[in-house]
Amino acid sequence: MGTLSEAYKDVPMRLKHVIPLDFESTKVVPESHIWPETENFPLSDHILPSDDNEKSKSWIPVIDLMAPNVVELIGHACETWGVFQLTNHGIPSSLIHDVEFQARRLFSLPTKQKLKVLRSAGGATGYGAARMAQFLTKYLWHEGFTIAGSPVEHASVLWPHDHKTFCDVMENYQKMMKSLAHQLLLLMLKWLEVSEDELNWKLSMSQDALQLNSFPACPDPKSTIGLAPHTDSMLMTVLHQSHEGLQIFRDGIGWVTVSPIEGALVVNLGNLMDILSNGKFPSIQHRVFVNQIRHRISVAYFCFPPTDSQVAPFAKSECPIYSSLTVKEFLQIRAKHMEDALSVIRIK
Ligand SMILES: C=C1C[C@]23C[C@H]1CC[C@H]2[C@@]12CCC[C@@](C)(C(=O)O1)[C@H]2[C@@H]3C(=O)O
Ligand SMILES: O=C(O)CCC(=O)C(=O)O
Ligand SMILES: [Fe+2]
Repeated sequence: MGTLSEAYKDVPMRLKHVIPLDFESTKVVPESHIWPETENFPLSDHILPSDDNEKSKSWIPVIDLMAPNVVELIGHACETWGVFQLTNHGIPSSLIHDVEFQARRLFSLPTKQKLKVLRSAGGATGYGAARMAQFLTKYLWHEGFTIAGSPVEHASVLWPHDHKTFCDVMENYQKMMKSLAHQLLLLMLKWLEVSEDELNWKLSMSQDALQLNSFPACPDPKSTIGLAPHTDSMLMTVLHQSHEGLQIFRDGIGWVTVSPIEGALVVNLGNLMDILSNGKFPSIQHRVFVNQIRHRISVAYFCFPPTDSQVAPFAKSECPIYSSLTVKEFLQIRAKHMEDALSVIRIK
């Protein structure tokens, strides 16, 4: 069965793009991390949390997974927003707390230690900068740790005598997230009036990856960015954010802050769902800003079909706007074209 590592090994990054800044010893934002205001995301157009907190909270849909009309609520949010906050999702808050705690524990290790599990240039898992970093002219105020399957290999290098807690927490979280992601996918399919049989892979075969994101407190947050504007490539992302920082782009409005709601998870759609739904559920552009005081952590769960399976707009799409290809082919197109990947496979 196709895995993430198989998909990425043919499209290696340059190692200098994998190694994050040594944030621990950085007191001033270096030139390499200063983003010009005129780049494609002028920081001045932030809808700042301070003046827009309440407003942005009420804009982005908040959905109770147990609501009787949940199919309609999710379907509508996916069509019009591509993102929503989910409450009553059944993931215990103690588990979310433990995952965040273990992520902080990992990122607090000395740089030297973290570099022992540096993601290799053609690798999918381990410590390093985001894959998108290779497309940017400036660097990101961010470091990540990617897990696909068991994290034991890397965790036992980080904590030779004490990796069990980390592994147990991450594996437990992955298991619970998988079942939540299946529920959400089924609800989305229902709204699209597509049966599970129409997928040429079984939901139970779906793959996943867990991305621990760290955004250290920054001496000059306005001059840099945590994650530059991007869409996610997979079907769907389920995210826990420890503090404010995530923003989504809304046509006609601009960047809207997704204010964390205690106990809620953020769900956003990715490129593969855009393809399957024939553009009905568009993937949403988002970015992350950093702050001066807090070390922000986020945990993103990504799910996707086995990388050797075929994805194409559902059969009932009268006029398919995307051509059919394997997940692996799509990820490799993304690795070359990043945000233009969907337009590359668009049928003219
Ligand atoms: C499972 C995934 C999803 C990845 C690649 C791989 C592991 C890391 C994920 C991210 C996380 C940060 C943004 C992004 C754009 C990035 O650069 O790395 C994501 C990317 C994608 O959605 O393509
Ligand atoms: O940190 C966040 O809020 C978002 C992270 C993100 O966009 C990602 O991991 O793809
Ligand atoms: Fe993202």
